[in-house]
Amino acid sequence: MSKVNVLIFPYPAQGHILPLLDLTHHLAVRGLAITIIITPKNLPLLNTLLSTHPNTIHTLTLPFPSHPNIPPGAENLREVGNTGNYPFINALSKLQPQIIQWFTTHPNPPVALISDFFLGWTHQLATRLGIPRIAFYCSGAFFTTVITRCWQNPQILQSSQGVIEFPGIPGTPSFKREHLPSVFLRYRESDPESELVRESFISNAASWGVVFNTFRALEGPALDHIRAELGHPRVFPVGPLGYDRIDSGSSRGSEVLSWLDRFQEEGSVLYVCFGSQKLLKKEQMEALAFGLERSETRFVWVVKAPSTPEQKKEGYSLVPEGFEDRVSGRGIVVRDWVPQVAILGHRVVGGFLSHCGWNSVMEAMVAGVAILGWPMEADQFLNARLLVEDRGVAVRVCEGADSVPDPNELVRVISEAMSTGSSQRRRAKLMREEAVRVVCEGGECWKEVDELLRALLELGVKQG
Ligand SMILES: O=c1ccn([C@@H]2O[C@H](COP(=O)(O)OP(=O)(O)O[C@H]3O[C@H](CO)[C@@H](O)[C@H](O)[C@H]3O)[C@@H](O)[C@H]2O)c(=O)[nH]1
Repeated sequence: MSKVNVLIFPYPAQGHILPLLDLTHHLAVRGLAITIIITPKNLPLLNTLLSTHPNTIHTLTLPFPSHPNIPPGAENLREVGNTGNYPFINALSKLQPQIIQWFTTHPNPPVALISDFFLGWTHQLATRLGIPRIAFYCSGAFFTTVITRCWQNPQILQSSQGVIEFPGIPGTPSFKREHLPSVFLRYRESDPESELVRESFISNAASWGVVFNTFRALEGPALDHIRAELGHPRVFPVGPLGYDRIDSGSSRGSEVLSWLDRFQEEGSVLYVCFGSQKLLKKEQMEALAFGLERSETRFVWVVKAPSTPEQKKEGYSLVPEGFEDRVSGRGIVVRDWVPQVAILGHRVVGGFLSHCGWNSVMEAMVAGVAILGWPMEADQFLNARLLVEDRGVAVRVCEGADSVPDPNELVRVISEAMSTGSSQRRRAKLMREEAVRVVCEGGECWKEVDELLRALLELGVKQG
């Protein structure tokens, strides 16, 4: 008898692909056959996964559809930044005919489609294929409750005076207009590309099931709210994902780990990284360098290389001259992709200066490090509210993609948050205990993946 086959469709941005591949690995380990839809330039991201599961995971590699606002050759959001989301979502929706063609001629077609929540249009695709679609949320449940409300009622932007309230959502949160998810703020009524994006996000709620990279101890109320709103029990919080990532990163990364090995004092190093795609402007780099230097804390600072000539010209990612020499021995700047999960898990790392991207948040929770948050865009302001106000595991150091932190204030916050008795470090350690319980063998996230597997196998029996 053929194995039950499931189709997986990740959204081509690092922060989206990585956790969905983590989940794919967990499903493959449990014996599912899997086909991943991917475009050629993103294929190398699957190398480790494909070599780990050579007989169970296959790919459906399709050319990236051209789009007037996507530079030729760009296939990953990292190459264009978050403004590329609308063109990417629209361009990828053009893949439907090829997917249908592949599916209808497959000897053992998939019994379900698991796709990223940025690909909500795949709900209609799955309906045409006659299979259920499961939406994969690589962002948090609290964020999802807010963005769902935004898409259902985009008029909130017109009617509000700068601060927008969300009654009925646990905690009755309110946010400044500019702190709402940037993908929503870019919406323009009647613009065809915007309308496709809106319908796509709205379709997520109609999907057969939803999977979240989160866990109850962190987001119980938001998960309960979502379950009640959806009106069915197929809500699977399989997070925190990433703790056992099978791709350990580059060799330069292991140099960082060796550098960390030189220190003894537990929790004394601050790790600084703003996710996979965010670059800092010259003035922001200067303020941050000042803060790191004067706080006298140990640190690892990951600096992403500028991807366009304009960014280079404008001094993006430029580390101030002489800085590296002055901090030598207690801080390093790394200009490469690093194994973040391993770094956060190193015993000498105690703090994480982060943009509050959701994967970074999940990884920090498992590592038990305090977050020094600088939310910039997307879901990050909402994530920061959850972490700072609701959970107390983080402190804000700055807010906004264009803001320049006050250098002296930065020195104060870094020194305070990194001190041994800081409340953020204490609470982060408590959250770690919860997170570790969830991820250890037999813990809640194992049970949730098992539940998801059971649901998929049942679909296989029904359709088989
Ligand atoms: O050198 C690096 C840099 C990053 N990472 C990993 O890359 C991921 C980054 O993800 P995240 O922290 O979520 O940041 P972004 O890449 O910015 O993610 C985008 O996608 C996320 C999920 O939707 C959103 O929460 C963010 O706001 C959005 O910017 C994490 O797993 C990191 O461990 C590395 O392993 N090495």
